[in-house]
Order: sequence, then structure tokens, then C-alpha cells
Amino acid sequence: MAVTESQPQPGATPTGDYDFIVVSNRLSVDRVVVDGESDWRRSPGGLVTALAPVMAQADGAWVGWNGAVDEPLDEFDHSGMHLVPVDLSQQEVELYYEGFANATLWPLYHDVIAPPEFHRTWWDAYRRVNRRFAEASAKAAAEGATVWVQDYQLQLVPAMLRQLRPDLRIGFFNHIPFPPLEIYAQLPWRQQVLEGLVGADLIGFQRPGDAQNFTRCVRRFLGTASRQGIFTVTDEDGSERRVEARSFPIAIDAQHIAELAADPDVIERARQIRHELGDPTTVLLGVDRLDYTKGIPHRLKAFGELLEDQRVSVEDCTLVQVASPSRERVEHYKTLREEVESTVGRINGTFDTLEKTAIRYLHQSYPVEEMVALYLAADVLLVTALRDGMNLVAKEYVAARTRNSGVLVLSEFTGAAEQLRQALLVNTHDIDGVKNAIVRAIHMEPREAARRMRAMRKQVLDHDVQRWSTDFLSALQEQR
Ligand SMILES: O=P(O)(O)OC[C@H]1O[C@H](O[C@H]2O[C@H](CO)[C@@H](O)[C@H](O)[C@H]2O)[C@H](O)[C@@H](O)[C@@H]1O
Ligand SMILES: O=c1ccn([C@@H]2O[C@H](COP(=O)(O)OP(=O)(O)O)[C@@H](O)[C@H]2O)c(=O)[nH]1
Repeated sequence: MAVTESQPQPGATPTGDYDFIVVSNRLSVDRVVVDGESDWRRSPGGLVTALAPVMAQADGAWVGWNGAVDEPLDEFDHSGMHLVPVDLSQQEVELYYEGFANATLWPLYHDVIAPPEFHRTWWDAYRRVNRRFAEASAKAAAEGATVWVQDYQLQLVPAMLRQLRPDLRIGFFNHIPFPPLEIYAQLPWRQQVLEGLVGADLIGFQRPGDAQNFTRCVRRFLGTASRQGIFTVTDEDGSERRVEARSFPIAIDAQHIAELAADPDVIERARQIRHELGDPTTVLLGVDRLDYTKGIPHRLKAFGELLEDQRVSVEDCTLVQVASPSRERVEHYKTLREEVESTVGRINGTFDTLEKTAIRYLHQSYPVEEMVALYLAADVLLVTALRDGMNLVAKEYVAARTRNSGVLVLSEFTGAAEQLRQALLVNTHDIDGVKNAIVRAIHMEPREAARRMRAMRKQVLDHDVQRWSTDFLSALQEQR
């Protein structure tokens, strides 16, 4: 299978020192400037949550963007991990990250909730930046190393890397959904992206349905037949290679979350949070990046209507909504923020009393200890995504509920819904259905809640993130 550009010759790249490499758009930490001083802050999102504990235990290197603009940095160690920064210019952040990754691929792969934009200049930047990641990985990898490429920002890296370093074993994991053929077909560069991906030996997805969508696209747009997710591709040198696509649902460091939930300081903080909220009978919680895929407006609409219908009241029920800042320069994210903030203002303006508030809205990012305190303080977690690769927040809530109390209301359109079957599953578009699920959650008998939570906790604790990475990497070793 041909890769579309002319490439450096194999063997021209010197080999590096690392036998295991993870490559992702972001490193575990972002470069930030606080009071004129440069510092590191944990990167946002579930990809880093999942990979940080894996990398902390692995003897390897993590190749990724350092979050800064036009600031080339040397390799360094942080929190027990060896980090290899890839530099991006201001223009590349705009064209590759905000543009092709987050205004073309992200909406296309999430059910076109927002219309994707197709611009050739964005695609050119995507190719250029993917090449830089491939070169940085090739440079860091020892002879015969395993390289695990992550997510939609880097779909061309597997084939580019294989061309530079045919000796490597290459895995790819897609953290977001892979769309149905009928939607994927819109992408003007649909063939090149698939050619990039099949450079990997093993391609992992969150759900079996994502792997099936991908396999169908490969069959249609690359003309490669497959059997049960396994297909044979022919590389540029004429040699044949076996490639497999299958699902490996991502997980969390469940033990760590459960340990934090048992920490007396965290328990005390949870008590304090409820107290600061006025000790309501019920605390509802939503935690999301401020992203249009997360269904925050639908959740607010359902809650606002419940207040209006007097099925809940501010006297005894508060919704805490953490909406952590995300991709703030991308147009759809700006519009979403305005919509969410005006809705919160309208609901609070209508229903608040001098003592009580309907919605406590927090446009902030919190450390994991505070997240776990929030999970402990919440009687009900609301996850109402319109489409979500996994949603680790749902799994974290379950892991934190060490006493088997609490109810999870979970959108059917998350990867997590395939594993957390005992949640109250909702179709986010069905506002009446969401309202009924919230009321049912508020009034659920403790015995029923405990039965459901126990089953979900078993799932989450039995399938932790170390198991996820071991499953993927063992399957990768078995390839060829
Ligand atoms: O890096 P950003 O642009 O700030 O975005 C943060 C991350 O968002 C996405 O997370 C996904 O991965 C999670 C873990 O597998 C999954 O639970 C969630 O459903 C996904 O949306 C994105 O895929 C990451 O690349 C970003 O780093
Ligand atoms: O203020 C916050 C908000 C979120 N998170 C973490 O961000 C991750 C979000 O992952 P998820 O898979 O739910 O969604 P994503 O943001 O990756 O789409 C979870 O580990 C959260 O605990 C956090 O640490 N602080």
C-alpha cells in the first residue's frame, strides 16, 4: 500500500535508546507561564489520565507536544516519566491542532454534531506535523522497539514511521469514535488517512462498532478485504503484512481513585463541599471539558425544566457543573461557552433564592483529589454526551463510590455505556427521558442503588488501565 509523499530512505534515521515509546499529541504536562514564571501543569483530558499511570510504570519515553507555542525544549524527566517534546509553531497550532484535528476530524468523527470544515491548508499542516512526530519517534526508538501511537491527531504517523523505521513494532489506539462509512466518506483525504493508519500492526478502538466502521472503510476506500478485523496490506517494498483492528475499551487507575476516596482529607473535603453548597438533600454533578460533544446544554435544559415543573426544587437539590476550559480559540467552543453560560445565568436568575442556588457552574480545572471529593459529594453523576469515545469521568465516579451509594445517569452514546450496563442509560436527545432518569436517580432506593453500583464497581476495578495496556501490548507482540 503506497504512502502518498516522497520519504526519506529507510535506515537514514539513527536509532535511539528507548524500547517502548508512546506518541500522543499532548505530553502529560503542558508548559504554562504563571506570574511571569514558566511552569508545568497537568494536561487536560482523559487520554493523559489513562496513559500517565501506564507510563509511570513503564521504562519508556513519551513523545508529544509540550503545550507551548514556538518554544523548542530539550527532553526532560517529569513525575517519573521521560518526556520528549515536539515543538509546534503558532501557525501549526492554528492549522493542525485547532484546524484539522479539532475543526475537521473531531466533528466528523463525533457524528457531525457540528459541521466539519475541510481546508487544504489545514491538511497540509496535519501532514507536516505528523511527519515531525514520526521523525521524533524514529529518533527516540531503539532497534526493534515498540511504538504506540495515540489518537486522531496522529493518524498518519504509523505509515510515516514504518517508512523511516521498518524494524519497529507499531500500535495505534483511537480514543474517539471511528465514524460510519457514510460519514467518513465526506473526508477529502479519506484514503490517505486510512493508508496512514494501516502502517500500524494493530489498530485499537474503544468499541467493537468503531473497529467495524474502520474495517468497512478500509475495504471500501483501500480495496483491502478483511476477515474478522484482520487484513493483509502490501508495503512499498512489496512485502505483505498482517494488520488487525479490534476494540480495547480504555480504563482508569481504579485502585488509585478508590484509595483517594478512602483518604480522610478527601472525605473531609467532600463533607465541606456539601456544606458550602448549603447541605442540600441531593447533589447532582456534571464534569466535562466544555465541549459540544458532551451534551451540557441538554443536561441544563432537562434540569431547568425539572425546576420549572416543580419536580425538583432549589431548596433541596443543586447541580454542580464543572466545565473545564477546552480548545478555547475554536469557533464552536466559543459559541458553546456563550450558550452554556447564558443558560446557567437564566436558570439561576429564575430559580435561585438568597441562600440556595440551582446550578453551581465552575469554568475551571481541578486536580484529581478535588475531583474525587466532588465524586464523593455527589449523589448522582450526570453524563449526557451526544457522542463520546469512552468518558472516563463515569468510570472514576464509580471507582470513588466505595460505599456502593450514588447513581450514575449515563448517555447511551458513550463508550462507557457498553461496560457500565447498570447505570441509568439515557438517550440524551430525549429530554423527557433524561428528566425521568434524573428523578428516578434522586429517589432510587438505597438497595437498588447499591446493587447497581456494586456491579459497576466490579467491572471498573477488574478492568483497570494497566490491564488495558497489557491487553493491547500483548496483542501487538503477537502480531506478525
Ligand atoms: O488535548 P485536548 O484537545 O485538550 O483534548 C483533551 C483530550 O480529549 C479527548 O479525550 C478522549 O480520550 C479519552 C480517553 O480515552 C476518552 O474517554 C474520551 O471519550 C475522548 O474524547 C481526545 O481524544 C484526546 O486526544 C485529548 O487529549
Ligand atoms: O477539572 C477537571 C476536569 C476533568 N478532569 C479529568 O479529565 C478527564 C476527562 O476524561 P474523559 O474521558 O471523561 O473526557 P475527555 O475530556 O477526555 O473527553 C478525567 O480523568 C477527569 O477526572 C480533571 O482532572 N479535572
